[in-house]
Amino acid sequence: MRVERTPLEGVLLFVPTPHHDDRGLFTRTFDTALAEKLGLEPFVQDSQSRSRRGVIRGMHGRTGRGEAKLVRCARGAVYDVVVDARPDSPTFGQRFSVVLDDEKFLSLYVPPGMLHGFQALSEEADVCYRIDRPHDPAEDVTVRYDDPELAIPWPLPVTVVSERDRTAGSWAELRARLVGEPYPAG
Ligand SMILES: Cc1cn([C@H]2C[C@H](O)[C@@H](COP(=O)(O)OP(=O)(O)O[C@H]3O[C@@H](C)C(=O)[C@@H](O)[C@H]3O)O2)c(=O)[nH]c1=O
Repeated sequence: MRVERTPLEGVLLFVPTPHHDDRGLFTRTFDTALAEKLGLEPFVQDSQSRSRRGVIRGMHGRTGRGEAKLVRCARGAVYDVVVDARPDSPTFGQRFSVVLDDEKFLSLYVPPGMLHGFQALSEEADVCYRIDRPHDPAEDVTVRYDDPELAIPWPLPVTVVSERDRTAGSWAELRARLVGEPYPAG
């Protein structure tokens, strides 16, 4: 498995080598030794969600120390997006997107302090992700998936989003809070 950097500091892509034969395929999906070598905190929770085509989940973050995530698509395909919400980062406010699917089996490492979301591109898509702190809904942060400033180019028409995501605040609002400025400005 090799590791590729992305334009966002600390956001990494793990690229495995799937082996195909008459039975189907085999792929490695995680390598603890490699994660340790990169200095990643150990993961403590492994989760899976299933989404129908067009569904968007996001954009989700976490207050305080935040949480690191390792995201992959075990079935189907998703358009996956991260936004840098670390005020001290040179790429603060920028986004990176990548298709995760069940052919290349890329895993995206998302460090603490980012917003994360995805749209299901296949009829159904199973997303599996590890996090390095147990889930705590009291620390949920949500920003609109259709925020005008973020302007994420979701590939498909949006079918279903959760109540939480539909009623989320704007990136401008969260950004003001992160950098300690009043919102609305002035
Ligand atoms: C995320 C999570 C949810 N839940 C519960 C809460 C709720 O009843 C149900 C669905 O939760 P949500 O609507 O928050 O699920 P979802 O919208 O899929 O949330 C996920 O979105 C993607 C984009 C991420 O990056 C994840 O970190 C996570 O925020 O599952 C847990 O019990 N443990 C968990 O770790």
